[in-house]
Amino acid sequence: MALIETDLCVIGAGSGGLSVAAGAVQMGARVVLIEGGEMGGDCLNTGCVPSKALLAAAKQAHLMGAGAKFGIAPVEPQVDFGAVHDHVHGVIAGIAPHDSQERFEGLGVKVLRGMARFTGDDRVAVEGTEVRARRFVIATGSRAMVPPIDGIADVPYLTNESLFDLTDLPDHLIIVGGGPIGLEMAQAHRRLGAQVTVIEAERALGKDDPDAAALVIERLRAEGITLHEGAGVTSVANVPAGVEVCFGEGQSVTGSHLLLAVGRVPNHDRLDIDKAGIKADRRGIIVDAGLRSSNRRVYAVGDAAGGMQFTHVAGYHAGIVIRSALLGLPAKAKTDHIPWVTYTDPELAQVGLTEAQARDRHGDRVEILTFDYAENDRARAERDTDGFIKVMVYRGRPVGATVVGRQAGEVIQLWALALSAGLKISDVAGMVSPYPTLGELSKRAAGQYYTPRLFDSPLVRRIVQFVQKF
Ligand SMILES: Cc1cc2nc3c(=O)[nH]c(=O)nc-3n(C[C@H](O)[C@H](O)[C@H](O)COP(=O)(O)OP(=O)(O)OC[C@H]3O[C@@H](n4cnc5c(N)ncnc54)[C@H](O)[C@@H]3O)c2cc1C
Ligand SMILES: NC(=O)c1ccc[n+]([C@@H]2O[C@H](COP(=O)([O-])OP(=O)(O)OC[C@H]3O[C@@H](n4cnc5c(N)ncnc54)[C@H](O)[C@@H]3O)[C@@H](O)[C@H]2O)c1
Repeated sequence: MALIETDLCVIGAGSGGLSVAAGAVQMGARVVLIEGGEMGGDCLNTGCVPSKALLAAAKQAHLMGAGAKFGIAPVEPQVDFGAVHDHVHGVIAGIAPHDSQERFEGLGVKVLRGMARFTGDDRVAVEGTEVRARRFVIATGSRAMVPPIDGIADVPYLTNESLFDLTDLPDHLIIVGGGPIGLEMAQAHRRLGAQVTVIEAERALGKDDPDAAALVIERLRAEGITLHEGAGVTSVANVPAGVEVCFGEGQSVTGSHLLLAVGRVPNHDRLDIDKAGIKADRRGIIVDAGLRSSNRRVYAVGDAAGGMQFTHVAGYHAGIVIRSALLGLPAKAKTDHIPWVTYTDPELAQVGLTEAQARDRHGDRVEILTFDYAENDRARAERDTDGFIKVMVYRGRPVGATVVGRQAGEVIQLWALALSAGLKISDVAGMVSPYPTLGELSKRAAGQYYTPRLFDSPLVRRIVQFVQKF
């Protein structure tokens, strides 16, 4: 068996692994990167990129029928789903060179292709090569969970790994799970012309603010999506018309295709981690705040680390590991300032605490500032006024923000900065925001903090009247 000795061995070339490898090699470390599937991982090949490209095509189709409010006659879109498929894969192909083996080899990374397995606490084996390293980073991501539903082994089902390979639009797509994957894909397929049913065991978008989630759900229903909440799927079976799904209290629905979107399982089960003394639970590798596992030379990042599952979190983790493993500096991963966005229309964005979490933590001392899209002139001009911003403030500083509405993912950026930099609400209120932009929503929400303090205050009135006398 060939032997490679190196400073850092990164397992998995997805969002997390690529960021660690690129950063480490450019800072002078010897880096080996091992990838068992496609370079770029889930986000590029079967996650963020294809899902957002499909949503973009669906939005285009939707807008063709939505011109009446501007005085433009609606047009029935003619969807060529094969061409939509090609668009989605064209977007992937356009980004792929950035994540490619060639680019990483050009940076000086030794790239090995194959599934890695630990063979000791300082070594892994891959396709006839043994890699010994001072430090390892497990960045092996996650895969779609297949829930233990009666009959699931006997029916054809789609996951994010197969969904984007379809070249024909499903007649009726049944989606199990009303999380971000379920709802984004529900709206994309509905707008492209499919009948769509979503079945959610608890509450759709259950990790988000319920008022904001309700607005998204209302829009999805208005667009013709059937959404059942509080209804777990009990069994599935093949029937002549496709797949029959039984759920809730004796309800059932038959569709042409079934998509599973009920969460993820980490990929560490394929790594022989016990041979390296690395502990894990069902969420992922167990790590400390510095992302170190029970084997001190091994770190875990991204979905493999068992926390929030987002590409930007994997990238953030990469920075923590580089700081710690390469520079020997203390570094801790925090979650309070991590934003997330569900890219439905309207978009739903969150950073920090939701209203319920802020009230739980700070009781009556938390102040909730809200401002509606309906009061924003840009939203009015664009006739897209459903939505609101809600900011949770504790002792003069924002501790969370929720935005639902047009481009919520852009509007939340300012609050992501405010939370990570520890800004005061006065910093946001004092910003000059260009008119007319959706960004003004943030300034106006922050301004609400001062409304009762300035405009409803007898003391302020008395001071103003006193000053005016002179
Ligand atoms: C449909 C969908 C849409 C999403 N949309 C978004 C979004 O809009 N925004 C967002 O932030 N996040 C989104 N996500 C989540 C995002 O894709 C993940 O959080 C992100 O890809 C995690 O990065 P990672 O590096 O941890 O894992 P991955 O990107 O999955 O990379 C892991 C890599 O490790 C490889 N691997 C696994 N085991 C081994 C082994 N033993 N040896 C060698 N290689 C191995 C895999 O082949 C893979 O390439 C979405 C996910 C899905 C499924
Ligand atoms: N826009 C984004 O950033 C984005 C988009 C897609 C995915 N992601 C990431 O991928 C992760 C996985 O997404 P997801 O939507 O698969 O998972 P999720 O865990 O967020 O949602 C899964 C949903 O399925 C439901 N469910 C579970 N078992 C069920 C059953 N038997 N019957 C009916 N419903 C059932 C759950 O109650 C839950 O609401 C997300 O948590 C997120 O981190 C992010």
